[in-house]
Amino acid sequence: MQWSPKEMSASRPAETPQGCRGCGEAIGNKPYVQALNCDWHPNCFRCSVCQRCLSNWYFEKEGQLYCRPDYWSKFGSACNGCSQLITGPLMVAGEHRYHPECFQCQKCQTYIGDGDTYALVERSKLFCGTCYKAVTRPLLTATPHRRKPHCIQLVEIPPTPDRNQRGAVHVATDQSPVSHRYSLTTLDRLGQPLITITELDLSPELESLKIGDRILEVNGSTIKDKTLEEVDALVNSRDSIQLTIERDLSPLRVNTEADGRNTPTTVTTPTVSSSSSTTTPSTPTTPSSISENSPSSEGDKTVIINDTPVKLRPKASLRARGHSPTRRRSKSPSPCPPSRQKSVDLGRSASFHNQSQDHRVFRGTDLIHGEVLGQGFFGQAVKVTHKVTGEVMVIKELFKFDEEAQKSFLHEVSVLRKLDHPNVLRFLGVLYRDKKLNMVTEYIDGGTLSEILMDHDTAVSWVQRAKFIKDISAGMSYLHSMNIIHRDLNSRNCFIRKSDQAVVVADFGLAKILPRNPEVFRMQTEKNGRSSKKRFQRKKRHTVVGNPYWMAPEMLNGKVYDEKVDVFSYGIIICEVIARVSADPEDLPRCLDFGLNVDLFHKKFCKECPDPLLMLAVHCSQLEPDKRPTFDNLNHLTEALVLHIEHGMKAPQELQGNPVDFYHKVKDSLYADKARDKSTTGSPKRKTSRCAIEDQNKGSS
Ligand SMILES: Nc1ncnc2c1ncn2[C@@H]1O[C@H](COP(=O)(O)OP(=O)(O)OP(=O)(O)O)[C@@H](O)[C@H]1O
Repeated sequence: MQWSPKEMSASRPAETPQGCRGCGEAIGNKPYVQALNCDWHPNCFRCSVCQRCLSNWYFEKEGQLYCRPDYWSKFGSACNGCSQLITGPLMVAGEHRYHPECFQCQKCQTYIGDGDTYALVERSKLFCGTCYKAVTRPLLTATPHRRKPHCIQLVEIPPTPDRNQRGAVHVATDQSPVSHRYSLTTLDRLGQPLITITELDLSPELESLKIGDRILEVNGSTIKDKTLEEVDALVNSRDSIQLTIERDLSPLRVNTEADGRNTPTTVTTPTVSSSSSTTTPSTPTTPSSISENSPSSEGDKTVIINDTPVKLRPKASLRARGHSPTRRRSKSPSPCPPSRQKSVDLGRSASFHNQSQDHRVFRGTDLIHGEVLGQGFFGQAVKVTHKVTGEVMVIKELFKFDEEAQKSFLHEVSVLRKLDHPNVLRFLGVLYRDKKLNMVTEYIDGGTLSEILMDHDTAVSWVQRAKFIKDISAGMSYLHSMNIIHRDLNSRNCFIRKSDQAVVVADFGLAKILPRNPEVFRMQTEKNGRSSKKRFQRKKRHTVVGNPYWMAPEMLNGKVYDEKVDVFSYGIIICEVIARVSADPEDLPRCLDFGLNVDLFHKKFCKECPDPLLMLAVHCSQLEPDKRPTFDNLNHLTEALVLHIEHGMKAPQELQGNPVDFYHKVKDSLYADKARDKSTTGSPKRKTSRCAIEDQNKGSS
């Protein structure tokens, strides 16, 4: 999978004669897009599913282009815990997928790691082995008539030299031929065949299976795309088998078993609905939630993900196409002797890798700890080396475990795992240790931008400085394209990669994920009878967070704000890059309105600074958020700026002129606007009162 920026070129070089990959026609002299090693007419650069034109970013898989919703609906899967899409490592409990950080016991809150025992009760209540045994089972024994929960279990059957010695597992579906020894059961409510165990020639190794158990997976692979015969061959092979089974312990099941007949055995726990288990209706007030709409076509389901309607197909197709997970545990035969191969009443979790992103679940024993790189508010960053691969990485571990720390940490994991861009810190996976979750990221070896700038013994050329700010803009433009506001962008959260001096934006603990599509969001709120007006606004009164040195004036003043707060912080970073001073207002001159004091800054620090660079800082640090450029725009400006400083090419129009004059012009017009607003406030009131008097007069006459 590749989530890549679209590269636009203005004109085509004469020596590349191939036509448009989409329509096959010549590109001609028009602007074109370069992607997947081909050229495209911008109009032909479309999602292979919905055929909509792709704008700045696109997904690519096996030579096909996708927009984000279609990519996710085709290859994604939703977490059974938080209902968000899973794009990184996932924990699998039978049919259900979880983010590792959502795979948590609902009673003791410990994270359930790879291979730990768990019980998934009624498809949603997740317990660790200890809590399940301690609480749920005594309760059930005490009230025998109470409905027993349905459970997903992993049953391991050891290898045997002779399959007859082991006994046989007989399976059946609704679709098996009558002549076959297997009899019919039923289809589940999504039309998938249910393959259940209908007969067992009991041998000690098979004790852990029960008639009526529904087979979900064999050796970690879903059986949904397999025929009955294939499943039969697999479960009765001589090799070691791991069966993920779903067991319904309700009286209905017990009767079926007692009768010995093959009565249809659907799982009928009260929580089962006709919806796919990937969709969990949730309140529309949560912006980043999945909520369910009515099915749009047979088998397809439209859900709102991050406020974007996304079609989710039944899980069978999701799994068959999207996930071909490699089951780590099934690769090696179980070390337990065969005689002890009984299923515990609990499942064992297994972690999987989503193929689309190279995220992993690490074990503590995989990694050698190195130096502590630094400490943040809630935790510390430690350099680690992978024992086998030698990769150097960073573990971010919490040392505070209060609710706020946990929340902030999980938030950072959930943001980071969505991201994949060369100028954004790469999330590599998670590590379980002592029932705690740690985040593993790439290690960036060149220190922070702040450290480089403050090291006055090392010269940093203007070209290099322009490249620094270009990289930050690329990372931030990607972040904003993902509807994420960083809110803590500063030179200490920008790391430098030694090899190419590239800047990587990091630290997403304070990032804010915005609703993806305000229009959909509005529709959602209207449907639920709430006022849509407030929600439709892009700017919102979010929490005031971040470091005040880089904080935008609107946030400092407690006003509504949007993603342009990041552009202001970026403007301050540009000033740090120009002046090589700290962002402390003692060093970097600021005005009382929290804006940049351009006069003083220019006088003190800009003797050698190219004017367009200062102009960029002035543009970004404007008091009026709407006047600040977007990061998309900044991407183009900074690219042109590098060319200007490095090769003397003409600076872009917006960056030409005298920055100090421009600053005064902007400021004057802002204050003039404010004065005009002040003088006009009150007029609506006067109008209202005059109207009221007129109405009164009308009434009296
Ligand atoms: N991936 C990384 N590569 C290299 N150095 C890192 C990495 N992550 C963190 N560091 C170093 O470790 C320090 C501490 O990082 P950490 O993320 O724990 O806290 P912070 O970002 O400084 O503070 P906070 O999280 O409270 O905002 C950083 O300032 C940085 O110097």
